Amino acid sequence: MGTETRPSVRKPSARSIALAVLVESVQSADPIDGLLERACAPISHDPRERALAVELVYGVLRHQGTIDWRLQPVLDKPMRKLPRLIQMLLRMAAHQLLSLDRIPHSAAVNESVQLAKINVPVLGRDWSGFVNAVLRALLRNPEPSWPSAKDDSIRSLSVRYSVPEWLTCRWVDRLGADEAEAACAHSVTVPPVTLRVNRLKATRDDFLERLRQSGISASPTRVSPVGITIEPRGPITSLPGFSEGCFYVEDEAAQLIPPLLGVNSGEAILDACAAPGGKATHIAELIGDRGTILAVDKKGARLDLVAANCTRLGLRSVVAITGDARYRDEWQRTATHSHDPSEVRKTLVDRVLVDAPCSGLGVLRRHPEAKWRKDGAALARHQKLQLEILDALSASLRPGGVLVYSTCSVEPEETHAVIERFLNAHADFRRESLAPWLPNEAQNLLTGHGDLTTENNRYGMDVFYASRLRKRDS
Ligand SMILES: C[S@@+](CC[C@H](N)C(=O)[O-])C[C@H]1O[C@@H](n2cnc3c(N)ncnc32)[C@H](O)[C@@H]1O
Repeated sequence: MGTETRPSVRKPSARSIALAVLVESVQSADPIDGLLERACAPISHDPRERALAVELVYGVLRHQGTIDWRLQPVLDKPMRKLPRLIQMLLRMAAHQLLSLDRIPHSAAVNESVQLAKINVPVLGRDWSGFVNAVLRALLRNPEPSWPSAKDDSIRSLSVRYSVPEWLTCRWVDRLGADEAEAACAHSVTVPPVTLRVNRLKATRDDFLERLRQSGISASPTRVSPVGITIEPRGPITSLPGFSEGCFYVEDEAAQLIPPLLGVNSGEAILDACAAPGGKATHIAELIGDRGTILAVDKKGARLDLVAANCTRLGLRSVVAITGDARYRDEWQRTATHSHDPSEVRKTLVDRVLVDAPCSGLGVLRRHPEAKWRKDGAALARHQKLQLEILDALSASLRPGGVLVYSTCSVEPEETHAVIERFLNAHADFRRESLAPWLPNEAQNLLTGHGDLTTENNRYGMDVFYASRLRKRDS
């Protein structure tokens, strides 16, 4: 495989930017939305070009497994033996040829050949003839028949829905063939754009009306009482009410988590894994911005987003603190040095939210890059970190206080097993049913233990898990 790092981007176009982002997505651990946002800056003035770059990046990452299966018969060597830039260039071209009807085939092929030529200095040789030949063969070859579900159900699901085989296998074992297929299908859908209305600024009904009057198609979410699903026609920042802080972009499932804490005005609440601040800002809204939310996150750069979101939403109760949640002394010291000491020095808090770092396997439709970066071994590593965070924070909660644990994954290792292991080691905690804290429409999402799981939900939400624990009084 080639060791080239960056494709040449002489004149930024949607395709050259998408190619650069796709190559970077393999080398970087950063989420794809951030990589795209930065890379699209030179074309931000051109919404159509920007939309094409976004479509190409997400389209390739969502469907890479299927695309590779289509390309392999017209390659003379395994895809992985090609330079990374050529792999991504072929995938991007194939996505246009196979899935994007509005792009003429000639444009998709010619632009790809041009990109190969532009990148001769990076690649060390001219691949344009090869790219041209492969794409023309792809167009000529009839569509192969899908792998048979009867002969090999894992391979069949894996190819059809572009889910790595280790994950397909796990889902078939855990859920059975039908539900596994639903989970695979969910992971390649284009997610809805959902807003959470900042109810300190507007009611949902009023904001819905405002969106509709601006010509935006908008409807209330079915489960979350504060959500609106929209069909945006441009960047989110151009929506009415953005700079006034009337809303935060957040999936409906995530909107269900902060209310599970049962917060009250005036309380001290620790949000241990807070960046970019979706749940911290929601908690601030729920307490009427009266109280203190200690928003801790290990990544300082991501924590800047918490501060920026609070400023836009007009919230003052959130104190952003850089630190590792596992080391209380360390983040409390940092907080005491740089923030309001009287609040932060309080040793015990009333509520703790651990929205834990996890595999993210429930949000692959939003972060399709994750499925190509992870493997099954990651789950054990996540579990270790999740338990260490819970262990450390259990001491920060006052007797009688509430801890909510949530993940955007429902894999047993990082959900049920974490809670069971934590409860086994902490006799001073007990699990409480989430039933009283969920809207009627979500009651069917409760597990036998009273936890929340939105796996294969019928509302089109992301896949989340949550559990509520109470620390015994003294
Ligand atoms: C699921 S995300 C949190 C999303 C956030 N709660 C929200 O609603 O916007 C998990 C976060 O945990 C942070 N993280 C990972 N390890 C951590 C640790 N040891 N201590 C504190 N934060 C950590 C990551 O930087 C990431 O921002």
